[in-house]
Amino acid sequence: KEKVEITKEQQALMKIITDAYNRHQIPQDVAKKLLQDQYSAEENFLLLTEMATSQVQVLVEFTKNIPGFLSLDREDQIALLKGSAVEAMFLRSAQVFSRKMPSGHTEVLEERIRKSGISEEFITPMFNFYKSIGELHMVQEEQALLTTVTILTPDRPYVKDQQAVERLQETMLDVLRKLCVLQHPQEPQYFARLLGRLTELRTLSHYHTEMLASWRMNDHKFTPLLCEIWDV
Ligand SMILES: Cc1ccccc1NC(=O)[C@H](C1CCCCC1)n1c(-c2ccc(Cl)cc2)nc2cc(F)c(F)cc21
Repeated sequence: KEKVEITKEQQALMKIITDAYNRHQIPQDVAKKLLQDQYSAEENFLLLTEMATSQVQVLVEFTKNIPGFLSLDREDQIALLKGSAVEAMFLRSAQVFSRKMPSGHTEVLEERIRKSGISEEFITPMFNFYKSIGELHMVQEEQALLTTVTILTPDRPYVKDQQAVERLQETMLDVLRKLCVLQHPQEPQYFARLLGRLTELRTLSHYHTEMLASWRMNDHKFTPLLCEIWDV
């Protein structure tokens, strides 16, 4: 049984990333809003575009705290942000949905999201992903590192120096792997399951353009930033 040990440097890296991840979260809590009131499809769509726009802004701030990210080629930094923004949004949504809530709240939240305006065909794959993330019971360090690993995906479109991104991602994957072994000793497959979620996340994110276009309302308006990031 090999002794898994997180080094001092890895400990420091994990602290930087987890603190930044917790600092750069969206101020207003959308789950609370959705639990308070039922909104029309138009109001929900506006709420989504506002949430997604501010989420991109906090994502940019968060990446500035990933050691090594600012040393990457400038255009590659943009390519990584653009390439991971939708996945980061769904990952964040899944983490919000999986948060421990007073009994009955998750069911209400699920109902509100089902009725928010999203077309039927996307509801099941989206909630399957949310529930599979919930089953992992990730600690906040794992959530922060998983988002970081998602951002540092070397094979995003237009990334020129993929090796440089790969080296950074591998550094993060090594810490995440050790953390998983230490946090979930009974589950040697936990790390592999965690990475398997990233495949599900990428698949779900492929639908996002259709999910938005099929939102049950006419005339979908987006912010300029979302037009940039969401290819809409
Ligand atoms: C939570 C967050 C943080 C940052 C950025 C975005 C968001 N996401 C949102 O605001 C939207 C709202 C928006 C308002 C309508 C209902 C869903 N949202 C989505 C979602 C559904 C479909 C698509 Cl296409 C995208 C996202 N899944 C959610 C799960 C949750 F538990 C939750 F509380 C909100 C969730």
